[in-house]
Amino acid sequence: MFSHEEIKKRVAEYAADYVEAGMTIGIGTGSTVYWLLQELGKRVQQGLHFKAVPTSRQTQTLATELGISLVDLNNVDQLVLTLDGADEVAPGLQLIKGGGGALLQEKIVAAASRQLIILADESKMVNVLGRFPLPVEVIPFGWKQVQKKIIQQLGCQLVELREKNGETFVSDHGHYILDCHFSQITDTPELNEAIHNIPGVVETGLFPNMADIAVVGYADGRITTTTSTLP
Ligand SMILES: O=C[C@H](O)[C@H](O)[C@H](O)COP(=O)(O)O
Repeated sequence: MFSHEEIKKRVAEYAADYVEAGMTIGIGTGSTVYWLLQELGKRVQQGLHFKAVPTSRQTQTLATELGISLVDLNNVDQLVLTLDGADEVAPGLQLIKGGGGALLQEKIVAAASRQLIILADESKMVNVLGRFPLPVEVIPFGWKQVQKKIIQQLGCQLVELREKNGETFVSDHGHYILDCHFSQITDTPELNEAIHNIPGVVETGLFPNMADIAVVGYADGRITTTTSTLP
């Protein structure tokens, strides 16, 4: 049986095969993407040439250290694909992302990509989204108003301001994150839109109908690929 970390590494090595010479791709954020960057760094050393748009400062720093060529999204028309992790993957490849706080840049990069390929281990696969609290990125000014509206208007049980090391977590773009405990999210596009309608919300960690492929690793060594059923 493979450990949690070994599964992530194996999924990343498998998914690295999607990256071909000459491509310009998006690279996500997180502990699964860490292994992807390690693998892509090795392939760069072996002569693979490609360019990447990072989805966070963390990915930008690590990719640079590993010799991966980075490019500004403003100098790219469209990305061939983006490889990223997720916190939850539900049927139809509906996603919750943002556990690491990178949801805003991740969503911009995903939206600029022809394909979004998600790397996950089996623990991320759920029947219904919501066990993982939904991250919502907000403007710091008046954030408690947004918190109140998510509870009162959208029926969320608990909305917590994210903290890190005892201090309020601040995203790469200077925003706060509200972790929203909805318990069950069955209407992903509708909830995404309803949250967006609250003034002060910058982005949500719901990725409705955005993922095309999920590469999923299991403790017994299997790796499966699931495609979205959407056209
Ligand atoms: O903000 C973080 C991202 O959305 C990550 O892709 C997500 O949290 C999954 O990360 P990990 O691979 O570390 O579980």
